[in-house]
Amino acid sequence: MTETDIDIALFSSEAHRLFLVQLKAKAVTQPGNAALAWRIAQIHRALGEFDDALHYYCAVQQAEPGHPEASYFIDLLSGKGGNTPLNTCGSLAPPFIRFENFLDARMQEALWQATTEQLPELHPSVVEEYGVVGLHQNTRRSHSNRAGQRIRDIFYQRVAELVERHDIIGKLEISNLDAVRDLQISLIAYGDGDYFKAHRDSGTMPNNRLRELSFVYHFFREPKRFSGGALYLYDAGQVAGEIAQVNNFTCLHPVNNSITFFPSRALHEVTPIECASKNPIDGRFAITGWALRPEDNH
Ligand SMILES: O=C(O)CCC(=O)C(=O)O
Ligand SMILES: [Fe+2]
Repeated sequence: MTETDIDIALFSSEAHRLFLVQLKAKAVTQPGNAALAWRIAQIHRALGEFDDALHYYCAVQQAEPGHPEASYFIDLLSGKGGNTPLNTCGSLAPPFIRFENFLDARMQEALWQATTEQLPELHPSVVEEYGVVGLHQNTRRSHSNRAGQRIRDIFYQRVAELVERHDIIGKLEISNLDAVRDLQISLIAYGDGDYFKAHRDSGTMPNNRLRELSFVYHFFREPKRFSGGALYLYDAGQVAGEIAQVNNFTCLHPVNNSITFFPSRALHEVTPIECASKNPIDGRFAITGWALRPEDNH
């Protein structure tokens, strides 16, 4: 492998590791090399290692003060969303904002009760593919349903308040939305072998065409009894003003009781889950929600 193969290799974490060793060995002898630090930072971001990624994005900024994308990623990975505006920094990595410890202990308990009660009502998840909503299990495998009233009661107000308090719509640069008014919410259970391949939450169907802001709340029993299930947020490339191939992504490992917001149009994926236990309650759970823009706003 050579360094120039990096874009191809980015999709395998083993290749990521190999490159990291090589690049870091080189970086020791070239501490002021911004391009090198940039590559290392990008790989750490794709491995979900945000502290390491931040360290190297800061090195980029030090070597090249005013580097717009480095500032963007420093804001992004330190939890501030994209304080550096996307449209001026030129990055096509989708912004996101994650909060840990979203629900207090009492609410988490209430959520587990509501989830356990709703488990028998979950069915194999459907998804839109080329304008057809159905069971497309090459794309999506999990069990899900619209969240019942008890789950809605736990999330609706808390999410709306959080979005307002932290100006999440502004930070994610969602222009067609001013507040959370209309929220679709669903419950998803991922067991062994489940996944959700790259997709966007907004589309052309009646149920998804108005989606602007997505959130995912991750929860699972501790100690964690599964592996995998990372949420990848893909960067988009651009060629002549058109969206082009992706070449990197931000990896968000699932954190129990965390909530992550991102624009619904962002391409994202849930990597396969491995879970030895056959008990569905031992898997990876998500509450996902979508804030809809008003009907007349395009
Ligand atoms: O489970 C997740 O982390 C994300 C789920 C998702 O992307 C969706 O339901 O659209
Ligand atoms: Fe999604």
